[in-house]
Amino acid sequence: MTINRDIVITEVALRDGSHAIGHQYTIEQVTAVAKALDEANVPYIEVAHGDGLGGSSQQYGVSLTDEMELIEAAVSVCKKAKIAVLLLPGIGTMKELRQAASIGAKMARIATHVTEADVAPQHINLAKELGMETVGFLMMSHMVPTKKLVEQAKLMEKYGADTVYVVDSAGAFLPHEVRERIEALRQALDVNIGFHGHNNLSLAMANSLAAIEAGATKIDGSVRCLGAGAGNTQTEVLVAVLERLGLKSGIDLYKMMDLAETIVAPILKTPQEITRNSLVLGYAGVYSSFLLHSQRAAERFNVDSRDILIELGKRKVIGGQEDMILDVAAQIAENPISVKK
Ligand SMILES: CC[C@H](O)CC(=O)C(=O)O
Ligand SMILES: [Mn+2]
Repeated sequence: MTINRDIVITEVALRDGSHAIGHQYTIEQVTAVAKALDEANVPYIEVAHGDGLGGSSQQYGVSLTDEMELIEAAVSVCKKAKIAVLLLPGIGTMKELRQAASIGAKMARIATHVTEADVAPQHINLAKELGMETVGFLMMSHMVPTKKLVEQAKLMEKYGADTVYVVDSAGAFLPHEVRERIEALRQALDVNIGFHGHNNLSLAMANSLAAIEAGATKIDGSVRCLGAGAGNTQTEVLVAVLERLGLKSGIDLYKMMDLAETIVAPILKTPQEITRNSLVLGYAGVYSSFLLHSQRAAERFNVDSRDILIELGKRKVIGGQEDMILDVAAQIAENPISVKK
């Protein structure tokens, strides 16, 4: 039976949430979460290393469990939900994409920095050849004006993406900024528009609603906010809010609440909240996945992690430049004055 949905939610806790737990997911955890999400009628569940396929490394964090085993585990327990994977060209390769498709992944989300859509066409093509649904995922969208974002989104559409996402990787957008961008994309593109938010400024829900009002039909959520930084738009809350708005997500609210409480909450060492560090991510416009790396660097060099984040924001550091976190921490330790506000 096909479920009627006005808004299609992709649940990202088993991928974005991997950042929050240092990429330590076990097969048992992924199996339990994916099975419960499937039973709650969640349509898409993303599973991979936090930095996408192939992310397990010293630079990004070594996974406890091979992501292909996690994907297989999720596929094996999902009767209706489709498993999505994220791939950042250069971190993940064609080989991993083929492997993920061969074990049952049905959606490929090809993620690039917002100005670098032109590295995506080969991966989008391959995903299509493999029969996967395709998403162009424009990370750190807050870093460019709307005109540039539209230009890059049009490239993703031209390469064959079925959906183009505005990705607020830093949780830095304000609702009116999201509205302006989604409206512009809606006017310029024929494909679906999606939004992926982070809650560092406590605006993930408001931004998701602004995106929906402006025409987005695909929204990412993470159950119990299990995502990088302060996490993403909280899925079970989004389901409730959509119901109040008279919009169908097709997801069973009680089952979503129950799995959040009984299966996902115990995975978290501490509840996801807006700490001073995650707040600074949003304030300074820094990648949410930099949170734990910066905290570790701050401890190692005995400096304030907020100073590291503010400096990274000033330098407009982007994904793939995680090594800069240590450089900045070392510079602050050596010469605090050089990087002060
Ligand atoms: C490093 C990949 C990143 O976590 C993708 C994503 O979810 C985002 O940019 O917000
Ligand atoms: Mn994210």
